[in-house]
Amino acid sequence: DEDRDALYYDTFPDDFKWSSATSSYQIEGAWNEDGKGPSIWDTFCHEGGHVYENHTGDVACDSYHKYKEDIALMANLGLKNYRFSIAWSRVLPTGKIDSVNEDGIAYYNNVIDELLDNGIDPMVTLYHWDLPQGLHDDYGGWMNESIINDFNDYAKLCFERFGDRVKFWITFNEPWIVALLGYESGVFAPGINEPGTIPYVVGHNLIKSHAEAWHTYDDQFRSVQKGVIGITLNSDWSEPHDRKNYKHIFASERAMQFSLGWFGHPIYKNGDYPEIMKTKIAEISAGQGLPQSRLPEFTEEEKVFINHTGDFFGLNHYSTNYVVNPTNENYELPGYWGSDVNVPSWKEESWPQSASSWLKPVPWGIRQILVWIHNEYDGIDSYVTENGVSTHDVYDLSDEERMKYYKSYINEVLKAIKLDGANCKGYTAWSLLDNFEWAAGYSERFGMHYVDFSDDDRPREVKDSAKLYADIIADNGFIEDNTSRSLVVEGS
Ligand SMILES: O=S(=O)(O)CCCN1CCN(CCO[C@@H]2O[C@H](CO)[C@@H](O)[C@H](O)[C@H]2O)CC1
Repeated sequence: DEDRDALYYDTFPDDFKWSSATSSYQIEGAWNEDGKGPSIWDTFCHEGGHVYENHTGDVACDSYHKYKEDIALMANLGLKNYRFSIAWSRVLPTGKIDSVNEDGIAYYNNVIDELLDNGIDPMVTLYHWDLPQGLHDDYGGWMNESIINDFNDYAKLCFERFGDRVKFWITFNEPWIVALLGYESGVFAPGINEPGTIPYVVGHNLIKSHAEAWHTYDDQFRSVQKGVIGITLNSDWSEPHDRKNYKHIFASERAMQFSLGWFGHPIYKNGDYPEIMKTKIAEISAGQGLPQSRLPEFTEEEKVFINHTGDFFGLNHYSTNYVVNPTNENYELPGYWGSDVNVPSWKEESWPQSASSWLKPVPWGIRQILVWIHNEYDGIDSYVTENGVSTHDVYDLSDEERMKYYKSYINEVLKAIKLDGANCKGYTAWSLLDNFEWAAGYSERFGMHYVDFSDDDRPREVKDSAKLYADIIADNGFIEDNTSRSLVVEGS
């Protein structure tokens, strides 16, 4: 395996998009300023009992007021792109199109204009988990297909007001997480714990909402605005424990179909769920004596409407798991994907541990998953829209682990492109700033810039990983060991 991790010296394609990412609830703060309405994460945090030490995003990084400072940090890195999300309830406080908040619109116009003034192209995510509370209260939010129309109205407003300058749109960030952590386990807002059926209803409405917004852009805006619109899906890589054991290989494929395929198959392959999902869930549902499968079905018209509604494939990836087939393996490992597939998986003891229990760095995993996407979805343009690692909440600007993570993962992306032919067009480091890490609050830091959350001014400081990332961008890859140079910069 050691040569698997050897550093590969080469450069990325000339037009490769180097980016960094944040999201509205995690950095903005100003949770109720200038007319913004509450989101389900405002409610979830204020309820108490869901987030580490009841931390909230009330202030977060205060980027609502400090966005110019953030953009100056990006310019220092030589970033050409920046991925951020729009808070739906900042521009539509009730979530409904009749509640436009011009102060909210103005904030995002200011951010976009400041980015362009600094030669940085915006990559905008329409939904990064902060649903307007009003839509949840009105009709259950993502659980109700009424949301399809409201999301389309919101997307259309964003295309109208920002689309003259925003040319790269992402409808949803990680629908898998929205459905499973928000509605199956309930560890995320809106905290609904209904395994089995509700998560699939939520996924169904997310897919139909995505397709509706894609067609709105395609029909009414693309010819004039000439942008691209896709979706960002997340997954660990599921590595067969024994690559010579077909049962392990089958288990790996099944796990990938239930994670990336759940949303990737309808949007990029044929407008419908993967066969293994339909078969497996129908089989288990019948075994549970249910009159029909817990997985909703698309009509033939819906399949045509949904198919090929992604101009690119956005991938968020952080870590890897070994998997084995659950039958006749005496592994006492917890199911990886909830009750429906029960593909036992685990992370090796020998792999290093980050500050997040679910995240153990395994660089070669990103190469595998990029190749899987390339093969599964016919060479579609892919972008890594998030990749990064957490450290504990301690003051440390010489973040060696993060430097090692970025150097090795970015190098594996280079191998996927140059050695395996994967059609990856960009890489996005999560995150520009230490920020609100959802249920972990501020206890886990993912930033290339340190934010002091105990100081009302939320000062930012550059970490060594930011300098390394700047060097990799400047070289557009690896022409020498960037790490050594970055540390020299620190000392010089
Ligand atoms: O173990 S628990 O079930 O109690 C909590 C699981 C936490 N999940 C793990 C998977 N992660 C996917 C990536 O999530 C992404 O990555 C970043 C880091 O998490 C987030 O900050 C970004 O907003 C998100 O897009 C989302 C958070």
